[in-house]
Amino acid sequence: MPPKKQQEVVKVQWGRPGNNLKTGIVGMPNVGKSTFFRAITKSVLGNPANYPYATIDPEEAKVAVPDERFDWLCEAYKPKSRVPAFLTVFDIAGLTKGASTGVGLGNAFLSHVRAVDAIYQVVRAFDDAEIIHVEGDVDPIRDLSIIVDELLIKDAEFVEKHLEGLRKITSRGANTLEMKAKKEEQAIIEKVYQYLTETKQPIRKGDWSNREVEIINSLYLLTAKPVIYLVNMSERDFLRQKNKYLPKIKKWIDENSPGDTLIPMSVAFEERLTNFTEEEAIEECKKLNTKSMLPKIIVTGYNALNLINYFTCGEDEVRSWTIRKGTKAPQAAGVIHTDFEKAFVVGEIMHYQDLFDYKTENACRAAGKYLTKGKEYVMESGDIAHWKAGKR
Ligand SMILES: Nc1ncnc2c1ncn2[C@@H]1O[C@H](COP(=O)(O)OP(=O)(O)OP(=O)(O)O)[C@@H](O)[C@H]1O
Ligand SMILES: [Mg+2]
Repeated sequence: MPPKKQQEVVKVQWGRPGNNLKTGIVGMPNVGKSTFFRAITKSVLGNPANYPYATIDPEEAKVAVPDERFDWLCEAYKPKSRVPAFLTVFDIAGLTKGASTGVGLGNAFLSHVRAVDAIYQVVRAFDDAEIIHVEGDVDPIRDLSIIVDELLIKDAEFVEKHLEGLRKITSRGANTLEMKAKKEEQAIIEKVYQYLTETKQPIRKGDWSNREVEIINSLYLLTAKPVIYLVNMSERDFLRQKNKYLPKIKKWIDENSPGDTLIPMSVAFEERLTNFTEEEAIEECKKLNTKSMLPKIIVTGYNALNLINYFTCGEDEVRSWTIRKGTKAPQAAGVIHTDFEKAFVVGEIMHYQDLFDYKTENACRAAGKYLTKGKEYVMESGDIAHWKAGKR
């Protein structure tokens, strides 16, 4: 007998990001968060960040996500308007030990973390007696533990409250369908609570079924959010690519947050670069044989969420749209307008590589690379789409 074809199980993903992604900068007080925020939201090397409306308010700004394909498409179409993919970065106040119980800026801060899709965690790895550390000395491992503990305590507390509410409902006993669903939810959340309080690991590191991930997503837990660790070292350490804390930090992440990305960088260096014009900054990097880490940090923040882009291109506008991996054509069209999804007919699709190779739409057409795709088409990263919708 031929072997049974294995059915592919599509995993439900963490979180629920849409086209408007938000990352929050989290860390102990005075570790370089705001300086990093100012550097990343200003003009960034290789990143067309110089556009209006970048700053939403003093603590929140949109940054363009660098993408060579987008740049190439803009060159090819020469559109009147260019809209890259954006990442909204949010500068969050410092988190101290005891924040979960209201110490420092406490609970307000935690609700800011709840609102983001992913976390940039700035870890202080520079020695500088001038810059006060709230805990008295520089110790990145202690800082990493404090932050994850605070987030875990807050998650457990939140889940416990939610459980209390559920228990009240399910104890009423009626045997309706709705009650059955509530009981199922309760069973999953009991398991979540146990995991948080017993393993004391971020919720996203557990082994959860699709149904469980769906329920967990509905809770917006802090430890469900992917973390990108930004190890903030002195400019000198960054340039010589050596830092005494780095190996320990790597080890801590491997043990406590396996699979999460660590990016060594220097906030001080990035800040210094922002004082130059773009040409001067390139020159400075060349001279020092280094480069700004900001483009990589933006792209990594974006990729941590399992997202891809597709493009709409024309004389008027070249625009990048954000969708999750595995999104089908109608839902991808729905990101632009819900009517496109509801009245979806077909999508005319070119793969980026084909357009790049054949140079023009007409050449793509002639080569049979201008494809008509239906409702079941799964979007590929870089697709150029033209949607056709019917009347509703
Ligand atoms: N790599 C570095 N080397 C030396 N100094 C640094 C470095 N990174 C940041 N600093 C300095 O640390 C100080 C604190 O930075 P910043 O205000 O950005 O911290 P913060 O994390 O936003 O603090 P808070 O939690 O209070 O908002 C600033 O004086 C900044 O210049
Ligand atoms: Mg700050």
